[in-house]
Amino acid sequence: MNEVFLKAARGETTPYTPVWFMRQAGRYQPEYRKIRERYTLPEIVRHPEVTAEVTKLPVAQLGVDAAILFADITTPLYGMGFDLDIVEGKGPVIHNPIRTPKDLHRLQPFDPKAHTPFVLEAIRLLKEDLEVPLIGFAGAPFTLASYLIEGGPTRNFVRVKAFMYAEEEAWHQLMRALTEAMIAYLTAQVHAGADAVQVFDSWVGHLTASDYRRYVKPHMQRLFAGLSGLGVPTIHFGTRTMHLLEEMQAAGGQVIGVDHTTPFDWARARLGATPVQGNLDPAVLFAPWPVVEREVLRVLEANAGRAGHIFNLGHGILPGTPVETVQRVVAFVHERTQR
Ligand SMILES: Cc1c2[nH]c(c1CCC(=O)O)Cc1[nH]c(c(CCC(=O)O)c1C)Cc1[nH]c(c(CCC(=O)O)c1C)Cc1[nH]c(c(C)c1CCC(=O)O)C2
Repeated sequence: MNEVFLKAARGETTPYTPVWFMRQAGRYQPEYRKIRERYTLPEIVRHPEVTAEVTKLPVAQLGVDAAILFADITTPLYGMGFDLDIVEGKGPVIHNPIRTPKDLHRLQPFDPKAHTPFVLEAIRLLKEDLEVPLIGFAGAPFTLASYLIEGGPTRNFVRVKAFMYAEEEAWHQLMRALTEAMIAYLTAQVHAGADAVQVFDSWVGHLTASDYRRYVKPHMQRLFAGLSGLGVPTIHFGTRTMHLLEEMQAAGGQVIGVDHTTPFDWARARLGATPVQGNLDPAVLFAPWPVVEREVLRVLEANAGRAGHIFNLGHGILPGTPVETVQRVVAFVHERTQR
């Protein structure tokens, strides 16, 4: 197996900087769109052989140094008592959201083997022939809670924050339940063969640092403590987290994911020896090649040759991104970072 990604995640020196992309399997690929004509996203996830095929698409097409299991952060929520759909161009919509503390009675304990056997089977299938490490993943409790309380995507996070402030005890109860569920889910993924795991706290950057410390951080500490015995690298990712980066680092994760709104050299200076992942703006992939090259070099120069850099975008690949540009970025990073 190509170990470059795992070495960088452990902060070790690598022959070149490894690359993978969040949402590297998705609608920007004609091959994925073709599969999506036959299956919805939850249907893909429920068919391990289709999941394996979709997960492998970008590895063959782009030459990336890691695969990420194809699933969604909402995948475990069905088993926890929620009725939801993923609406194209919008995101997850929960038909029975949590609006009052009484709604917490609906929360079912999550059992990975009973509720997501297809995910574990897909990992086992992938491990048979994948030549790069496989990243498992889960949503972080705050990001999951934001969907469960808002009922879907939101711009201002008013409902989730109102619940958090007004119903602090119920909030912590919900966060504890989600934390334990995600520990069980990620543990099962690693036991099935995942070589690393990423925790997506995509929307946590909408909180102030003091709210993060009070309402989220203890749960993230518990989450990463619960993963610490697994022996695989853990990646802790969020967007718009410049003000939270050190709090997130203290909460846990061997690697900190940095989005494109945080200057990479600043993140490097703040985080010390902790390995980092990021942080090209996904929109740059729509630019003419000389601009893409300039921006990729900017990230590499901000890293200044230090070990423990995993090249990625600041957030997921957007639909409509030219596949050819993504391929060129992988080759360019590999070539420019040879040592
Ligand atoms: C917030 C979040 C979600 N899902 C996820 C997050 C955290 C990462 C992030 O911050 O982007 C995580 C996720 N979702 C998906 C993956 C697959 C692995 C990969 O990165 O390649 C991963 C890691 C598949 C997917 N999940 C989804 C798609 C869209 C494509 C489709 O409908 O086929 C994919 C490839 C649907 C989804 N699911 C979600 C959203 C916002 C959307 C997009 C809705 C849209 O724009 O149509 C919730």
